[in-house]
Amino acid sequence: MIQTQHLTKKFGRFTAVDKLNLYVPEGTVFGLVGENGAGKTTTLSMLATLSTPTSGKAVINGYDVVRHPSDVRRSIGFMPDSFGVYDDLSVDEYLEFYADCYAVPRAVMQKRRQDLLERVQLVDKRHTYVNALSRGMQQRLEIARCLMHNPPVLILDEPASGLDPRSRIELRSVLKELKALKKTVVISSHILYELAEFADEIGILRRGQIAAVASVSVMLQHSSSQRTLWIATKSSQHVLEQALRDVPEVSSVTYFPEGVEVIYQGTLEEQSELLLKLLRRGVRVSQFAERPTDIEALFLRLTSEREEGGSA
Ligand SMILES: Nc1ncnc2c1ncn2[C@@H]1O[C@H](COP(=O)(O)OP(=O)(O)OP(=O)(O)O)[C@@H](O)[C@H]1O
Repeated sequence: MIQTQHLTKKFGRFTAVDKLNLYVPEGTVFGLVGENGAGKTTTLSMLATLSTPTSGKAVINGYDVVRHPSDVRRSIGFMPDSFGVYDDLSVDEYLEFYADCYAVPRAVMQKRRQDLLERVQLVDKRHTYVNALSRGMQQRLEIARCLMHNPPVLILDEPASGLDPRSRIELRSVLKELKALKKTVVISSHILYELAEFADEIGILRRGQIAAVASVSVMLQHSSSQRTLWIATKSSQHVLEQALRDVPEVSSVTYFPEGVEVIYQGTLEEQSELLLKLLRRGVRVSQFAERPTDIEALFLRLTSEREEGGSA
C-alpha cells in the first residue's frame, strides 16, 4: 500500500509537489500522468526516499519514508527515469549483483532470475553484455532488476520514455504480464493511453497537484459503449440534419466543411444500419469510419462529470 498526505516538495520558493494526497491499495497499479514538469519525478523520488519531502507524509508498505527509509527501500523496486548500466557485466551478472546487494540467497536468486528473465523476455540475452542491449531491452532488464529482491511495491518513473514504437509495445506487454505478480505499483508517463492497459486507476498530475483521478475500468466501459464516427460527405448540413434527426443512438453531432463527427452509442450492427439510413436519405457518404477513442478527452469528461455530480 502507498499513501501520501499533503506531500509537498519545494525548491526554494517554487513548489514542485503541492499537498499531494494519493492512496494506492495493495496489489493495484496507479498510473501517474502529467506533462513535463508536472512533478512526477519529484513525487516518485520522495516515495523512493531519494528526496526528502518539505512537508507532508508518505507511507509505503507501512513505513514512513522519512522515519524508516531503509525499510522503505527494502519494500520497493525503483526504476528512475534515467539510469546507467554497468558496462562489463552480462545480464545474468547484473541481476546477480543486485540480488547480492539485497542478500538474496543464491538458490532463490537463481530461480527468481530465471523467472524474471522469462517475464521480461530476455532469456536468450542472459550472456549478453548489458551495454550491448537495445534501450528497450535495457528498460525491461531494469524492471527485472527492480524485482530481484521481490519487493511488494514497484515505483517506475516513465519506463517508456525514449523508446521507439516497437519497444514501447514490447514494454507494454511485459507490464501487462507483470500484473500477475500482484505488486502495488506506481508508474508515471506523460501519455495517458500508454497506462490504460496496465493501470487500475489513473491520476492526472498538474503543477504538483492531482487534477483528476479515474478508474480505468470505468473509462474502458465508457469507451466501449460509445464511439466517435467520422462521416465524410459533400452533402449539405441541412441534408445531414434531416438524415440524423431521428436516430436515437446518435448523442451528439459536430458539423465540419468536409463532413460530420458523430458520437454514437449503439451496437456495431446498429452502426451499419446508420450507414444504410444515411444513404437511403440521400447523404452522399465518401467515408464512414470509427475514430480511435480519444482516451484523454474521455478521461477529462468523466472526471468533470463526476465533479459536477458532486461525488469524489
Ligand atoms: N532540484 C531541483 N531544483 C529546482 N527545481 C526543480 C528540481 N527538480 C525539479 N525541479 C522543478 O520541479 C518541477 C517538477 O519537475 P519533475 O522533474 O518532478 O517533473 P516531471 O513531471 O517528472 O517532468 P519530466 O517528465 O520532464 O521529468 C519542474 O518545474 C522542475 O523544473
